[in-house]
Amino acid sequence: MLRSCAARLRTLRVLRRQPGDARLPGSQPGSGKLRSFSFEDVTEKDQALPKPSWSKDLRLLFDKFMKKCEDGSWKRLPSYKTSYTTSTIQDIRAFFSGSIPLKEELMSQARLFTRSFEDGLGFEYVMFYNDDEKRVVCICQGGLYLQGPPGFLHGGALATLIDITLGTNAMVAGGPVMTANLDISFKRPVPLCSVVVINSQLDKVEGRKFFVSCNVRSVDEQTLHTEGTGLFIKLEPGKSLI
Ligand SMILES: CCCCC/C=C\C/C=C\C/C=C/C/C=C\CCCC(=O)SCCNC(=O)CCNC(=O)[C@H](O)C(C)(C)COP(=O)(O)OP(=O)(O)OC[C@H]1O[C@@H](n2cnc3c(N)ncnc32)[C@H](O)[C@@H]1OP(=O)(O)O
Repeated sequence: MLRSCAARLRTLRVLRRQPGDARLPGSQPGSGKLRSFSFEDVTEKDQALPKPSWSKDLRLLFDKFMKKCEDGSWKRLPSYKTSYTTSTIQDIRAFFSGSIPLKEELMSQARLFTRSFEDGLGFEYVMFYNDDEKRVVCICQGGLYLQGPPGFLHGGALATLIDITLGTNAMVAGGPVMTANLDISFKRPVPLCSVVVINSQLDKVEGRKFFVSCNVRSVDEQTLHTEGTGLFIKLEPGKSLI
């Protein structure tokens, strides 16, 4: 989760970064006491870019959303497998007031779950964010290692994709969050290796509570596969998780 958390923060940093600004959102006034660290700390390859393992549908959708990015209304969110410098891990530990149970040497080996498969066999996805509309769209393709029912995507894999999409929506709006509740209605199974679109919307913010909903549709929009809602709680800097 922490890998996911910090990777999302890096995504946020890229999203909100102004020229000459190398501070984390978490280091902004009121959101924590993280020191700034440089953009150059991020040395990994951005995973949210076309790969040979992508299907034609995923490429076409990617191109369509990249066009929407041209006028600045939408932004592509970069995504990493994550590997952190020691100082970054220290910042994360400080944010959680030392409550991360994993030892230092294991922390540096941990990987973001959704980016841990070989190209094309697991989760292939890209998210796009529209600030005005408070929407995050995730275009995704679930590979052969994500099978549930024969020939179909595992429901837990789809729930994961929904979680990270809704979580990203809450996080770009409010900073570091954790999933408190997910409610998912599976309506039609998703064929393995097919491409679906997760369309999410920030519905309401009440204090630290971020309510987000989504639907999951086929590329041609004809099939409504799934609907989901989530509650995400903004984390308080310095508050222990355990
Ligand atoms: C380089 C430096 C980087 C620094 C990085 C720093 C931080 C990064 C951290 C996070 C970034 C995260 C990004 C990831 C984004 C998405 C998540 C990815 C998916 C996951 O994989 S994530 C793992 C699964 N997730 C859990 O493992 C959560 C277990 N849980 C908890 O850790 C706590 O539960 C927590 C933290 C959620 C809240 O705890 P808390 O102590 O902060 O807040 P509290 O309990 O006071 O609740 C406040 C108000 O929310 C209401 N509320 C709470 N829970 C509710 C529920 N379930 N239903 C309805 N209402 C609920 C209360 O009723 C109250 O409401 P009210 O204020 O009205 O009374």
